[in-house]
Amino acid sequence: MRDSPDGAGRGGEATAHGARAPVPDIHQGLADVVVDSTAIAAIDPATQSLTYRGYPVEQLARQCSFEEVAYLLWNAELPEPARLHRFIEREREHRRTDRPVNDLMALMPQRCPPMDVLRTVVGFLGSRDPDEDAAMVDPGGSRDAAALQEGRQQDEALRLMALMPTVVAADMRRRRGLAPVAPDERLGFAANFLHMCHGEVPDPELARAFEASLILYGEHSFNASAFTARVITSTQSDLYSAVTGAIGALKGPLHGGANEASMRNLLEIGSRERVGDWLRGELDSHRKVMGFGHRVYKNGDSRVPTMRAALGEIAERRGGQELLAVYDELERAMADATGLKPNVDYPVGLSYYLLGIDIAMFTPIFAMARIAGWAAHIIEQRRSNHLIRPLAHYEGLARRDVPAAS
Ligand SMILES: CC(=O)SCCNC(=O)CCNC(=O)[C@H](O)C(C)(C)COP(=O)(O)OP(=O)(O)OC[C@H]1O[C@@H](n2cnc3c(N)ncnc32)[C@H](O)[C@@H]1OP(=O)(O)O
Ligand SMILES: O=C([O-])CC(=O)C(=O)O
Repeated sequence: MRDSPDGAGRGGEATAHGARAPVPDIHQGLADVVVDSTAIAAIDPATQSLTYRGYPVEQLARQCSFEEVAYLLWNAELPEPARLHRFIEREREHRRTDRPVNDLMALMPQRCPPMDVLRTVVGFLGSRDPDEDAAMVDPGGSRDAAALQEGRQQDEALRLMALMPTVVAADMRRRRGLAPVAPDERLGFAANFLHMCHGEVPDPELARAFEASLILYGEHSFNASAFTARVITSTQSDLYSAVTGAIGALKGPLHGGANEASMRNLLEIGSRERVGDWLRGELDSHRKVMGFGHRVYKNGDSRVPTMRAALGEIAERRGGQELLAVYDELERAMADATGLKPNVDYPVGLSYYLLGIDIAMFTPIFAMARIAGWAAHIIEQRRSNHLIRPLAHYEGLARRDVPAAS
């Protein structure tokens, strides 16, 4: 059945006469609703598979750099060496923040969530980007204009992708009372981020494990933040507005914020022996255990095996065996008690913790990886745009008249 137009038509008329409108099929949370097509990523929950532009994500995580995957998401093909070289060069050129951005960050209170800093900086960058207005111009059906616009959007996205790690790392150091570390143009996207966090070139194996997390975080079809970006883009708004909104959507603990919450849980539990009592307490209080469950995967998240292997490597090098035992026990106890499996945020949380990253920075790191997917969605939405505007079933008060003034 079609939804009734909100507050009008069948629904409005019925309520106006005091009777309740018949309730149409309502898809709260848009669960199981297919709202559009996409050629970016495919999720198959039955086989626990996730592909980006046809390539299995576990192969991309093993064989590619994050930069190659971002290029793939935006261009539908893996780059040839010369194109990759140029892409990497441009990414490295745009990593440095300038004085106004540094000043803006210094104005943000230390106790505000780092996602708020990132969201504010991205919004600010939008107001200064020379291509922003151009990107908003409707190409009006001309192929050349559309191609030009798409090129500009990719440039904007690349500049944002280059800057976000610098902002996140500087914000982490600021909260620790440390000066920022300048980006190192000799290092790739992942290794440079760890370098900017800790002030030293990372162990290549650890940098590789971290890079795998960025690739796994890069894109996930019509998730809440990508959909937010698409809704904003559908009004012909600009890329920065779409990304700012997407950061806001990602921040919540039911989405990206779960990586931080799940790490806090592991620390609160503290030891393997306490897992059972802790979990009973959570479930008896009807609290959700962050890092478990998923809207699409009901049988396990396709990214978890790859990320669990990366976590194992990190724990081996960084000595996290006790926390890893708590991690494994909680996973086992959750499966026993609820049947729920971990989602990607669960192994990522502990991985980042063992890499010496502050918990409050976990979701901003998710954002600096997901910019790759968001930009792909923004470009795809623009290519065949329809204003996104669903309907609602009105269930408020019946029509009535404003009392006459006394
Ligand atoms: C990268 C990502 O964004 S992955 C997702 C990250 N988010 C989290 O880890 C947050 C914790 N998980 C959740 O809240 C959910 O599993 C979601 C929001 C991710 C998906 O949930 P949905 O498909 O909408 O299912 P919903 O939230 O309705 O849950 C269905 C049932 O399972 C229960 N449930 C789902 N997840 C959990 C959980 N993590 N802990 C405990 N119970 C849970 C719900 O309480 C509900 O039980 P009920 O039917 O008795 O009320
Ligand atoms: O797809 C979702 O709903 C959430 C998710 O796993 C992601 O965005 O990576």
